[in-house]
Amino acid sequence: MILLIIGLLIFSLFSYFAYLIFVKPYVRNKWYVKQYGKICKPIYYPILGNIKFVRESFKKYGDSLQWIRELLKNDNDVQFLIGYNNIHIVDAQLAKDITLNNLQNIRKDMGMQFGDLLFKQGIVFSEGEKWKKQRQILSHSFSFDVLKNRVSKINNIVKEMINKIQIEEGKPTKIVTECTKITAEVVLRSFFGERFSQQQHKGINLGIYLAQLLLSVFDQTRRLRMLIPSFFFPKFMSKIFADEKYYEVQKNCIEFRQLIEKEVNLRIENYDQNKTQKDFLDILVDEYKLNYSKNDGKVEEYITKESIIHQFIVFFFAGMDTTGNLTGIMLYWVSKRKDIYEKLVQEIKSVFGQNKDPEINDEQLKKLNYCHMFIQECLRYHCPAMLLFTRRAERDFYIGDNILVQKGMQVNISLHGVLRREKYFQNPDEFIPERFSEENKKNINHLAFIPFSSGPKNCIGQHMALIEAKIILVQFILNFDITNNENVPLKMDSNSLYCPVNDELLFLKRKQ
Ligand code: HEM
Repeated sequence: MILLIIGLLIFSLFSYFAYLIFVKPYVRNKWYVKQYGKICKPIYYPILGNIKFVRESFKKYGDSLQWIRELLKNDNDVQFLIGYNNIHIVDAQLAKDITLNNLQNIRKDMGMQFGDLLFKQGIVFSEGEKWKKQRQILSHSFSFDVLKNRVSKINNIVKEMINKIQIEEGKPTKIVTECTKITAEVVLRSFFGERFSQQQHKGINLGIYLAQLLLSVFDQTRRLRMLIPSFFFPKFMSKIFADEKYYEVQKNCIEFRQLIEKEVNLRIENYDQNKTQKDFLDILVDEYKLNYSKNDGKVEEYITKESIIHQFIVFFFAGMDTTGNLTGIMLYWVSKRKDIYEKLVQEIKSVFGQNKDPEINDEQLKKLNYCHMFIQECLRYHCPAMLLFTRRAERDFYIGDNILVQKGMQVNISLHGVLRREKYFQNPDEFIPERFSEENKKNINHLAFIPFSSGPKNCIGQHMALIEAKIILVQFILNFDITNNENVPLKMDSNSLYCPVNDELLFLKRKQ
């Protein structure tokens, strides 16, 4: 009898999982296709989900996102793909409908280990009023008019970091790695100023240490051992499956946080209201102090010390890797396409003359029209962000022409599904900076050029990214001869970002 009950229990459990994994998504996908016809494409694959398409695409094309481009080729009707419990938006109008009109219906899924320690209170994962207030404090500092006063500082950091690049004769340079060291330093010093940023932690430069720490957090999140328990009761199950490696990363996160906390406390204790050259931490401390005195010694949730610590880590991870990948890829195109290289050199000469070590200012940056078009094409063609952060539907809601998004579904906006689509860009798989010229850009649907997303939660750092990208481009072209490494073809994978698998893509030779 007992055996029979145990057998029945196992059978029921098995049937339930089989229903969840195979039957429910199959039935739902059939329903979507029947309901919405050719605007919907099912991409369901049991157990492996999207991983199957991504892996096969990488094997076949050396590009893990090519599958989505192939799927949409010659098919302008498709607006969304439907997978295992997720809806994948590939239409510019629908993307706007979500990022602009449905913020109240969706919530970002953090889906990362140690999020409570590092990110949760920062702007990226905040919602509602808390997010609004955090965005308000920082928006002004990230406007172009304020950032233009930082151009000279950013230029100095870029020059300093470029001088440190070690080049061995005959050996290729890991270009994304080198660019990411520069962009890490720019975010670090923009947030904390010079004094704190020049410290070391465990004998390593702070920016490099944090970049490595974040990488270990992403690796930890992706480990199969941690991935499986993350589906059910993630907090509880992570602890059950945790091993030595997990606790080591956790310890490193705690230690690094303590270092930042000390600096935040120091800045609060030695508060100087009249400081003229403010970094981002000063701006947050101003708000902390204001809120503290307004609320008789208490602070609201949006500006606690904890949220300031998380804010820094969020800005660092949002600003370092993205811009590092963009600039690395830009230099790859410079090395690959002689015609583009020559146009860039010509324009840089016309703006800076024969000066090999210019003090770059914002007026000069504005004159770099071809550089701007080139950067925009890099953002379109190789946008470092593949998707927006996954959102989850908080309730049933409708988008576009009565398309149902069911409560609990994951909502993905595929930037590459839009940016590399024939429907929006002529010859989307060709690299053509001129498509963004004054004359041609009239033909571009502005809703479709969304490398920085759209709506109120778009990228707050986009002007800073473009300023950095232009300065890095100018400085590399002025300082180096750049040639392509024919032995390493560009292969793109999608990890936390869309990035080259092997970034030894070019040779640098310092100009005399
Ligand atoms: C090429 C460079 C960059 C790209 C392609 C990029 C892309 C994006 C995208 C697509 C989003 C929207 C994410 C979502 O809603 O799921 C975003 C948000 C954000 N980005 Fe960037 N970004 C770049 C550089 C930067 C830089 C330099 C910073 C700051 C130093 C930054 C800070 C942020 C922050 C704080 C958010 C969250 C904004 C909010 O939720 O209100 N990003 N970025």
